[in-house]
Amino acid sequence: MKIDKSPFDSNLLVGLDQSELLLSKIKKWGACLEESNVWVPNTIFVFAKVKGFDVEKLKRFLRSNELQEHKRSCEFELSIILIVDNSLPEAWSLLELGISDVIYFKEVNEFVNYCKDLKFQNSFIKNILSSQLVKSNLIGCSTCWMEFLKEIITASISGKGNIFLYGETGTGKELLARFIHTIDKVRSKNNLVILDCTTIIPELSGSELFGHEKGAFTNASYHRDGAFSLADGGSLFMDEIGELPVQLQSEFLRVLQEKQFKKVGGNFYKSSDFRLISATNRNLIQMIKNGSFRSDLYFRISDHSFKVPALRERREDIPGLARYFLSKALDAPLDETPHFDKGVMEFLMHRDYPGNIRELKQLVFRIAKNHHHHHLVTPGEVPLAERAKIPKTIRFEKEGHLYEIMKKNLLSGVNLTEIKRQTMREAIKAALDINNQNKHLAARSLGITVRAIQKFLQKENESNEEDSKEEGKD
Ligand SMILES: Nc1ncnc2c1ncn2[C@@H]1O[C@H](COP(=O)(O)OP(=O)(O)OP(=O)(O)O)[C@@H](O)[C@H]1O
Repeated sequence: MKIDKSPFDSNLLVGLDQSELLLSKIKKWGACLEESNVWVPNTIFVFAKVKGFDVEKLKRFLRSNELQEHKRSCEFELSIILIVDNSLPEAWSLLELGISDVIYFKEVNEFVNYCKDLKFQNSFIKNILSSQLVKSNLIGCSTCWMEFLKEIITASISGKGNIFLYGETGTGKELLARFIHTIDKVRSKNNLVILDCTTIIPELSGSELFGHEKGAFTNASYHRDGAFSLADGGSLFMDEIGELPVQLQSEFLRVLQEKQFKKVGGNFYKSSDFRLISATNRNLIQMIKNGSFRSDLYFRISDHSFKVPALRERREDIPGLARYFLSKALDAPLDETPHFDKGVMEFLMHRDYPGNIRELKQLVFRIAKNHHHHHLVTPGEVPLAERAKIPKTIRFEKEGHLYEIMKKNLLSGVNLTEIKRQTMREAIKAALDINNQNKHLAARSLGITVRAIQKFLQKENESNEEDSKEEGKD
């Protein structure tokens, strides 16, 4: 088996006996990543026969400096999957050492087919991610969003199982439901039926869900197909599924289980085969606990369950999203859309968005209304009512960052007086830096007097001098 060439493009299959050669290759790949023509695998399959399997050798390989160094620097993504021909008791301990998975194959052919599927799946996912469909509709390039999309695509293209999306309001659940339907090769040929569960009234909505026969009730002068019928062969998106009235939950569960239902006033069962995509911003687990949502229905609807990230978890995507919405608001092509001035972008980046992407969209649309044909969107164009929302509390890149710093300091014996002094010093330094060392402007942004700054700096200098005298004595 050769090491340079892979039969499966991005994957590499090597025998465990080649691990030393592999280590030197890993080093080489790490060193020449800049060269675009160098082939680098993203998954390495290590092949071993269970009989005579040398666990120690594999452990040595996993603990080797080259591999550890590679993992630390994370220059390229690499997962190592162990392929064995039978069940292996050490599998769990190998996972702890960094193997991504252990897969059993009785025959080589089985493995070859697996790789072909994987290759097909990987290239399919890559194609979708770089497609116009994603680039022009599902904006975002943060790692968090890309990983999330990959998982969504994997579940969608499998064609099997119902998909459940949960997350805060305005995170893009409906947009994702449409996307899931579109990339589902089989179902996209048929309808996507959208049902908003907040509008369902148990006594009146039977016909909307199940349809009705002519004459089923007083005003039923013609027969009507309901959502379950219309979605046959396609997808049914039930938005806000947490709002589905309890009375209808058991009937709906039966439809999902048996793929059959009766129209209102009908005598025969009609079959319907659809993929259910449902979404909610409510906590269904809590609703199950308090009896307002059936747990058996929950398990039926969530073969694949995804938490859609909130905008605050993917702040890096704000610039891209904001420019995208601006292009929509101004009805201009993206490359001709004005950029945001640095100050406006800072404002957009640091603001809170309880309504997530919807709120950002609405804000950008309001800014666009004030925009006057200039190549930059300027701070004066941000509506007055919005400016007040600039947060006055300290912001840290990572939540809990300040807490961690405090904990570390307190554990090493630093008390509150010292913490206050150091915080004050850093704040004054920062205020002077951003105001070109102008003490008056620095004092204004700190909300203290110039005298207070001078006093503090003087005190600092004195204590520094004392410290250096002490050091001199030592
Ligand atoms: N990644 C994205 N790229 C571009 N637009 C997006 C993205 N995500 C959401 N949007 C836009 O944000 C708005 C809100 O999205 P959507 O209605 O899908 O959210 P939701 O999670 O279903 O909200 P709710 O829970 O309130 O029903 C829509 O106008 C949608 O087009």
